[in-house]
Amino acid sequence: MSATKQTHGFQAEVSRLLHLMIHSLYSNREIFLRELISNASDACDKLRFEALDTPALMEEDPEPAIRLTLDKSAGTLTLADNGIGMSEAEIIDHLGTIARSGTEKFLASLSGDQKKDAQLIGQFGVGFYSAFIVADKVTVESRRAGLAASEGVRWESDGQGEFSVESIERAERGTAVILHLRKDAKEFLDDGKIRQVVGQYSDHVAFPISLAVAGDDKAPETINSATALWQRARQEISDEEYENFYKHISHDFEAPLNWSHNKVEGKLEYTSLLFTPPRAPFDLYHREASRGLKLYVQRVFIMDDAEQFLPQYLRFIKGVIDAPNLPLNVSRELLQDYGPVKKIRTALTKRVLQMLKKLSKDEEKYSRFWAQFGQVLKEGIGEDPDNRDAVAALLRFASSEQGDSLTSLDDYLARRKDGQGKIYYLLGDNAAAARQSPHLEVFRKKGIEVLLLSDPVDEWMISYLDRYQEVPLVNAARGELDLDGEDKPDDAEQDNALIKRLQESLTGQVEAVRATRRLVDSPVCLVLAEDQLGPQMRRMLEAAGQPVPEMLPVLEVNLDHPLLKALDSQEPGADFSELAGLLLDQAMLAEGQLPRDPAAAARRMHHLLSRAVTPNA
Ligand SMILES: Nc1ncnc2c1ncn2[C@@H]1O[C@H](COP(=O)(O)OP(=O)(O)OP(=O)(O)O)[C@@H](O)[C@H]1O
Repeated sequence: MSATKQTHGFQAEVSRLLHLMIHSLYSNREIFLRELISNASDACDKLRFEALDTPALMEEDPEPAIRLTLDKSAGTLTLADNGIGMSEAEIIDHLGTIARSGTEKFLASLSGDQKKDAQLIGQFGVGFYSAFIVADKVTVESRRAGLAASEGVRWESDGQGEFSVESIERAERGTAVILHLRKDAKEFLDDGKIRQVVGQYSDHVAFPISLAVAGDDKAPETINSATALWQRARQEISDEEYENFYKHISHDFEAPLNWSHNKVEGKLEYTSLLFTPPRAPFDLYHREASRGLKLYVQRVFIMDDAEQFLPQYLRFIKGVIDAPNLPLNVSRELLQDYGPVKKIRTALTKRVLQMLKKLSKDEEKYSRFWAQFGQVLKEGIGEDPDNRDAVAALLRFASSEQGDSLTSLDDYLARRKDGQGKIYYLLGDNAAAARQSPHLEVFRKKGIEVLLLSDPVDEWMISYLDRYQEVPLVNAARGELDLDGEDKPDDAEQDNALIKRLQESLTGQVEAVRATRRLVDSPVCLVLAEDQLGPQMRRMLEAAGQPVPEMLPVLEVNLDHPLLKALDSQEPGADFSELAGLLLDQAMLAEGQLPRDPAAAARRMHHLLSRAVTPNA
C-alpha cells in the first residue's frame, strides 16, 4: 500500500557476516530457529518491562506469546511474537547494521575453514541474520507497541547486500519473521521437525510457543513447557536442558564448561543460574562489550548486562539472576548502590569462584578455561582483595620444574622442599626466555622450583599478591637472595678489589656491583632493588605515556667464574673499561633487554671480535 518503499544497503560488516554464516553454519542450520525464538522471547520480555511503566502498551493482548506457522504451499515458516516490535527507524538500525566495536577485526580473523569458523561465529552470537542460512528471502513485518496501526513496517531482503523498507498497516503489535525457505531447507516445513527442534533448543522459553499449519483446521498447539528454567527444581533439569538454556541466553553454540544453579531463601531471596562459557567473546576487552547477567524480578525481565551483580574480572560469566524482592522499577543507577544488590554480588562472587574451583578438578576443561579467561581472572588479584586467596588458587603458572605443563600455587606448595618458606617467581617476556635466565641457576642447583611469569599483566598482578596461604611470594631476581642462610656472600667478599674496579668503571650505569651466589654457570646478572619497577611495568607505563622513573640496576658478579678471574688480572685502562661495559651489555641481553646504548654495545662487540679473529692486531 505504501508508495515509499526504500532500498538500503547493509553495512559492509553485515554482508560479510551473512556470507560467512551461510557458508560455515550450514551443517548446524537448525540453530536459526533457536536464534529467532530467542529474539521473540527477548521482545516479549522487553514489552513486559516497558509495560510496568506504561500498561497501555499491552493493548488488548496482554499475554506474551510466540506463534509459529507453516505454510506448505507458500513454502514459508513464520515466527510471530506480540512483543515490543520495531519502528521503521529501529528496523533499519537493528536489521541492517552491527553496532559492536571490533567486528571488522573479528570478521577478518575468520579463516574460511568451515569447522573453525563455525566455532568462532559462536563467540560472536549469530542472531537474526541466521535466518538466511535457511531462507533465500526474509520478510519482517512489525509494529512497535504504542504506535498506531498505520505505523507498521515491512523489511525484506534476499541477504545479498540490500534490504527494502516500506510502511504498512499492521493491526497486531509485535513482529512476524517470514522465512521463504530455500529449496534445500524444506525439511523445516515439516511440523514434526519443528516440534523436535523447538523441543530440543527452546523448551524452556518462558512464553508459550504454539505451532499451526496453514490450511489445517486444528487449533494451534503449544509445543514447549513455557516455564522459566531457573524456577524449576535442580533435580528435574537435565544437563542437556541446562546446556540448551545457556545457548539460548548466550547465542553460543558450544555447551558451557559448567554451571551453578542456586536458590537462596530468606530475607535476601534470589535464584541464580550461572554458566562458565567455553570461549571468550571476541570483544572481552572492549569497554562497551556486553557483560554481566540477565536480571529478572519475579520472572519479569528487567535488563541485560546487569553488571552490578559480579565484579569486572568475572564479566565473562553468563547467566540469569531472579531477585523477587527487588523493586520492579529498579534502574541501573539504583542498582549501583542498593544495599541488597551489594550483598547478592558478594554471594555470587563467592559462588562463581567455587564453580571455577570445581571446574579446576577437570584438568582438560580447566586448561580450556584457563587459555580463554586466565588473563581476565588475574585482574581479580588486584580488584578483589576480599577473595584474593580464592582467586589466586585458580591461577596457573609455568614453572622451572614442570616442562610445558602449568601448575597451581597449591601444587607448588605441595612440592616445595622442606624448610622452603617462600614461593619464588621470575618475570620474563615469555616462559621460554624466563627458563633461560641466569637467575635460575642457583635455584636449579638447589632443586628449588621457580614460577615463570610472562603475561604482560603479571608484574602488575603479582604486586598485589605478596602472600598465598601465608607464604610470602618472592621475586627471584630482586633484592638479596637468602635461600638457606649460606647464600649471602660475606663482607670480605664484597670488599673485593675487582668489584671496586668494576664499580668505578661502570659509574652512572649501575647502582652498585656486588658479589653473588645466584649464579653457577653465568658470569653476571642484573638484580632489581626491592622497590624498583620491573621491565614489564616500565613498558606498560611507557606505553600509557606515563613518566617512568630512571633507576639503575645492580650488577651481580660471579667471582668464581673464569671470566671474572681473568678480568681480575687485567691491567687498569681502556681495555678493562671496555670489558666491564661488555659484561653489563651481556647481563642486559640475558634479561631480554637492550643494552642502554645499543650502538656502543655493538661497537664494543665488533672490537672484541676483530681481536679474536686477528689475535695479533
Ligand atoms: N522479534 C523481534 N522483535 C523485536 N525486535 C527484534 C526482534 N528480532 C530482532 N530484533 C531487534 O534486532 C536486534 C538485532 O537482533 P540480532 O538477533 O541480530 O542481535 P541481538 O539479539 O541483539 O544480538 P545477539 O544475537 O548477539 O544477542 C535486536 O537487538 C532487537 O533489537
